[in-house]
Amino acid sequence: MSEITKIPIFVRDFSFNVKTKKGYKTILDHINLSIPSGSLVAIIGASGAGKTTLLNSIAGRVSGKSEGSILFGNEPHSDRINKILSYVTQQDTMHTNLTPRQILRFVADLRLPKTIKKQEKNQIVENILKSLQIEHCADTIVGSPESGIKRGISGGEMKRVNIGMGLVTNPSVILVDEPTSGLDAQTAYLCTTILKDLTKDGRTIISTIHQPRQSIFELFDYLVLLSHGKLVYFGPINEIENYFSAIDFYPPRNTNLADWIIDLVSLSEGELKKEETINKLSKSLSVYQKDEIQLDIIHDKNDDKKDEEKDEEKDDKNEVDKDKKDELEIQDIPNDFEDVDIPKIANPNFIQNNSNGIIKGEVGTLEFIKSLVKYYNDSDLMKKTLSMEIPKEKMNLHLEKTANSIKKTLILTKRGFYGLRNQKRYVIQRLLQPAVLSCLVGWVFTGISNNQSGLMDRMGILFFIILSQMMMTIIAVLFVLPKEKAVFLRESMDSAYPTFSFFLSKILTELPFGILVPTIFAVIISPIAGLQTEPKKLFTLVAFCILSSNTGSSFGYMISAATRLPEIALALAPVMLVPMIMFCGFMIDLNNITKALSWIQYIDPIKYSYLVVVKNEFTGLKFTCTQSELVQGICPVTTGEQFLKLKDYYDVSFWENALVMLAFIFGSWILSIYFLSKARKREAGR
Ligand SMILES: Nc1ncnc2c1ncn2[C@@H]1O[C@H](COP(=O)(O)OP(=O)(O)OP(=O)(O)O)[C@@H](O)[C@H]1O
Repeated sequence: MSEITKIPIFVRDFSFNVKTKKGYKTILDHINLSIPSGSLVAIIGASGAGKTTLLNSIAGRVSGKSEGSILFGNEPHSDRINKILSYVTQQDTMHTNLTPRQILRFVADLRLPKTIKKQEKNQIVENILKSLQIEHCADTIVGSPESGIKRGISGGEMKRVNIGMGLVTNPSVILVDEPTSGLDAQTAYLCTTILKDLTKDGRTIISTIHQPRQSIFELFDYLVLLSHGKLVYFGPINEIENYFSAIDFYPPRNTNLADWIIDLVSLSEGELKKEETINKLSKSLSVYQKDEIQLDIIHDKNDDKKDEEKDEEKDDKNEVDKDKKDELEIQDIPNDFEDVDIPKIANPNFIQNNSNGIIKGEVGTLEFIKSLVKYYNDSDLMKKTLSMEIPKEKMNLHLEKTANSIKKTLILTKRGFYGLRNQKRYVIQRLLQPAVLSCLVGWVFTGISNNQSGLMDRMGILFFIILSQMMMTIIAVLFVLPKEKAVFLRESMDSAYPTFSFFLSKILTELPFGILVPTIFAVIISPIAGLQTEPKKLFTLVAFCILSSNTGSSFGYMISAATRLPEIALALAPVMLVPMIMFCGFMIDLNNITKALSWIQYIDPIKYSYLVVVKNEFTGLKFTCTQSELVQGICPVTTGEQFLKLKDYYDVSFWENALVMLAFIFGSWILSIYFLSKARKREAGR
């Protein structure tokens, strides 16, 4: 493997805004960081401070309005940078039906340069397993009880596999979102030690972290402390105490330093309530929105720089605001505005001497936080940050080509089959399902008669056969694809493979089911129910069952790809299926459908399969009548052909309908790829 390229990261005057109904909201406000290569950096702050947004901004995974710059060495984020950067998400998104060793080996096959030999790739994986201390569970299936896969490895081990997936490419920069969330203290410490070790050969690692223990906090080199999107501190961890003691804040003995500073820069409950009420007030009094009353003081951008000028202006403005507030009282002022209670600070952690008068306001108030931000902006730490020189020369990133798209499709297909091999029970269930269902249904229809009532019975069973093929696969896909889609989105953020490789591999992995399930169903049900079983008839029935089954799975893919939530996908499936059932020709005669809705039958795949299997079954059959079925002494239908002509199905063509079914399948594949690409772009924030 090539050596690590040491990459420092520079964030310069970076602001990030998102569009909301009320206009742009500032999430990050003029952030400046200079992170030397080989450092482990913690981003901390209260909930909503902007930690994840900052991490995502560095990863180039945000969509919104940004100003300023984020540089890796001297380059902004690009596909080239993405190849040496790894993002470890908070969710442990991986194939839970594989073992850690299999997961890492497939990542290696997909993402490592094609010049690296198989043996060397395996060795890289073994080294990662060893360094992450997960060798003991390397061959245990990860597991996911909620997906019906028996629980395998523990949460902490899963977290390490997640980190390991990000390490395979030997990245120079690793961004980690909450690596310790949900872990016990010991495992959290172990995970952070692993990250610390990874910085030793020059990697730069930036991690958001939630309430770290003191021992974990001390492992970090630098701290980024955020409060309401503003930078309150960026500097070495070991200078924090000195920094705050200079403004008369001392952490009490035996206090967790991280908790203490987060509390220090958080708004008190009263302030939060005030903010909430002010928002309510401004909303209900839209009459003043045009006047741009500065009620939203949190996101007032310019205050820090122009504090002095503002003091004068403030008096004037207060007058204006007072007038306006007086007017507001005539309007519908929320009752609770006057009840807002801003508690006095009674937290013994923040006994505020403040003798030098630098910091204004009481802890927990906006004034206090603004004052801290201003103090930091004027500090030596900030000067040091800004003085760190951005390298002039372009970095040599040792980028080598990975396997081509076809090879990647095959690797992904192989991964799919490994997953199935690890889930034997699931495979057996899927193959048993058509066998059991066909026996049961066949049994209900056993001994279908050849008299006039047998005509409708035959129509009924043929309708059920086609419908069940579509439904079985739609449902199977809707359960499986969302989980795989999550892995796809994660891997595509890492540019691991193109969208069509993923999709094609899914089709190939599902194909054996798409052939076996309908074949088992048709072959078992035909003799039991008394349908025609000559080879040609059976072949036609099997062929259209296969086409229906694959149309079902293609629709399932399309719905899953187009929707963000599996629940929505599951709710959409019946919405699609019901019109298909209605207009296929079984429920209502196709000639009797009202004109305005008649067009639906032409986009109904069930119809195209159903008509062919009806023609296939009825051709060559002779029908009789019981005494009660005779009409004026005549038996109305005596041959299958007569019935087909009566129904207008006689001219139905096997090949034409097969081609239409194939068009449905390919059409939904194309749409699925389109929707997946869109989801991928959305995820990338582009
Ligand atoms: N796309 C968006 N639209 C509107 N508001 C957003 C958007 N993204 C983030 N925010 C808001 O920006 C703020 C910062 O969000 P972010 O997720 O970065 O916070 P965080 O510090 O990571 O919080 P937590 O610790 O709770 O995960 C929050 O108030 C959040 O609601």
